[in-house]
Amino acid sequence: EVSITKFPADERKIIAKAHDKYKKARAGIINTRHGQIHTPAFMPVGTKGTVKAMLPESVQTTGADIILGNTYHLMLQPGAKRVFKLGGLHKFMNWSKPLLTDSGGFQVMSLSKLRKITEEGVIFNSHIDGSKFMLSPESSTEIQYLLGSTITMAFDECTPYPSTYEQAKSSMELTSRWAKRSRKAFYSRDGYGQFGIIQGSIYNDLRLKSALDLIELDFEGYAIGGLAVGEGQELMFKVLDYAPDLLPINKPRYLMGVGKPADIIGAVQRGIDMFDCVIPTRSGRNGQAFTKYGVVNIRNSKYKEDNTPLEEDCLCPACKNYTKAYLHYLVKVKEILGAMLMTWHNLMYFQKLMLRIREYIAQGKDFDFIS
Ligand SMILES: Nc1ccc2nc(N)nc(O)c2c1
Ligand SMILES: [Zn+2]
Repeated sequence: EVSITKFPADERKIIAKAHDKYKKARAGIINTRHGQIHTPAFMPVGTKGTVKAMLPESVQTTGADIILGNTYHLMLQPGAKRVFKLGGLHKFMNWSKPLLTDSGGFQVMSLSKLRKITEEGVIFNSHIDGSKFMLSPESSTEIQYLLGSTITMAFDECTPYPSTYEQAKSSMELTSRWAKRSRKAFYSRDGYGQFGIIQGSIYNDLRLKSALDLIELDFEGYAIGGLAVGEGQELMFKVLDYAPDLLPINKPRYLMGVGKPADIIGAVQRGIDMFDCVIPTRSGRNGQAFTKYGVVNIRNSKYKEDNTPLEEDCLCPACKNYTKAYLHYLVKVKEILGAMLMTWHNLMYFQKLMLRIREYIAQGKDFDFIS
């Protein structure tokens, strides 16, 4: 029995696994100001204040406890001050459960055009109209406060892959200095939390130093950054074979940007509690459905007269009321309903996967299933 500080009355139960391969897997509950998060948890991505092609109440029916928003996008449009004036992101998007916002550094590096990294922060030109912005540990933390995020992410630098040891070392040290400034800028309130993000690329001594620097700052949770950046599953798992153990056992561990079902299962087995990934939503809009029979590319002509559902026992509207033939047609003619139904099914599929993982852990059963 351990409790997570700052998340009130946390009932997190670390259930060690009998089977040594799973001894690091744990199921728990994070209590926040906006409700409970059952872990291991998958967070659908709602980058611009909406999970694309979904109503928030539909996202809720899939079983999601928490969704992710992005500081970078929301600061550009509609602007954090405006969202604050309009009552905060929860009210703005009509989502009353927990919201986690990424801190923006990663998105700047992947989206904005000209940008300059200084000790102060990142200066960049908006990818929308080229206007000049600056993101720093202080401004990112303030923006996430204005948005009303339940879980605020520290402002970090996502170390690219591959990086030399020296590059990874100086990047990690910058992230540690920025984490300190992020922590200082955080307005601490009961039921809200701020997560530090460890870097260090694939170098275990750098990962250790990053963890030690951030543990000193006593964050409410910790994310492992700098993975799912092209290193591949084998190298990712190699880092995950030791990195989660560097983090406090009684606090949530969040693996950013991951991933496919097999990645999630392998990461849970190595002690990860929280995930976010655009795969179910983005691939759904592109006509890929995750099913227990494997990934179905619905645009394939073999489905044009297939009068059966994606999965006969799935409770999502796509499976309950429609056939693969109809989904094939909708996606081919680019009807909006096609994106909606495929997204809804994939989000339901990912949440069912997490539910099964949580149940198997709670029952002390192995969960090697690739669902
Ligand atoms: N793969 C990812 C995805 C999102 C990230 N966000 C931040 N802030 N930092 C990282 O290292 C990330 C890595
Ligand atoms: Zn379905």
